[in-house]
Amino acid sequence: MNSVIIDLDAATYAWPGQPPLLDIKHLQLLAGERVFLKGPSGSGKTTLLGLLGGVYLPDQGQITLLGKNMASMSAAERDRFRADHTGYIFQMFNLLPYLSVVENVTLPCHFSRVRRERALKRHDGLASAALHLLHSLGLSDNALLDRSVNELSIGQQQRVAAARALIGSPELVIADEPTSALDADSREAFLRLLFAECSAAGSSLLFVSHDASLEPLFDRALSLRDINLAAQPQEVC
Ligand SMILES: Nc1ncnc2c1ncn2[C@@H]1O[C@H](COP(=O)(O)OP(=O)(O)OP(=O)(O)O)[C@@H](O)[C@H]1O
Repeated sequence: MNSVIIDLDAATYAWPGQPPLLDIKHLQLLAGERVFLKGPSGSGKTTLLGLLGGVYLPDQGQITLLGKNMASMSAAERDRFRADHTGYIFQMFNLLPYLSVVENVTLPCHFSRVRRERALKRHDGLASAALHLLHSLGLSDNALLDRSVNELSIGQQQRVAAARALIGSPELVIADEPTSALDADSREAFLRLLFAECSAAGSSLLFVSHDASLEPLFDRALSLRDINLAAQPQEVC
């Protein structure tokens, strides 16, 4: 049986001074699963990703990541746990312009000993681990690698962001609409590379997107509107 990566049990969340945003009875993500999370704009997808990754704590209920109750850890312990076990791909990528491509990719290994050691188990150095991932994700032009990330196209930046999320094989990769700036063919091509690298790293993938055409590529889809008892009926896609 697959082990459970995320287990959410009767969790609720409201931003301060706002009405309840999330009220979810049950949600699980299993090891190796690739799950598509969809929902209207403003329905709380990014907030849910923050809860599942331990950035925020639920007001009620419990969220367990890799068997650890997020509420049992201090904020600093949660930060460390997140750095060790989760990789993020953000919508705007959040790459650091003053670092090279390779330095951006190796960044998580400077915050997490666990990920540094895992990367070094398979490669001679962190730069070689980064290059391997970049090549596998389709960024094979070595001339690009010394450039500032600002000089890369959106599609190239996306690959750098994916390599950064995957380095050191975190158990969970969370992607928040990382394909929205790409055309349909590029989105699907990127997803296929991302899936292959998640499989190679043994990472589960939780992927948020508005693009319903991507849904069939995943093992399973979750509709936030269907699982969230606090969903507002007037939300629009
Ligand atoms: N840091 C915050 N402080 C206060 N309210 C917030 C914060 N972040 C999000 N919200 C509110 O929570 C609600 C849900 O936002 P969230 O970003 O989670 O939705 P989403 O489904 O990811 O939206 P989108 O698809 O447009 O990115 C919105 O009403 C938003 O204003």
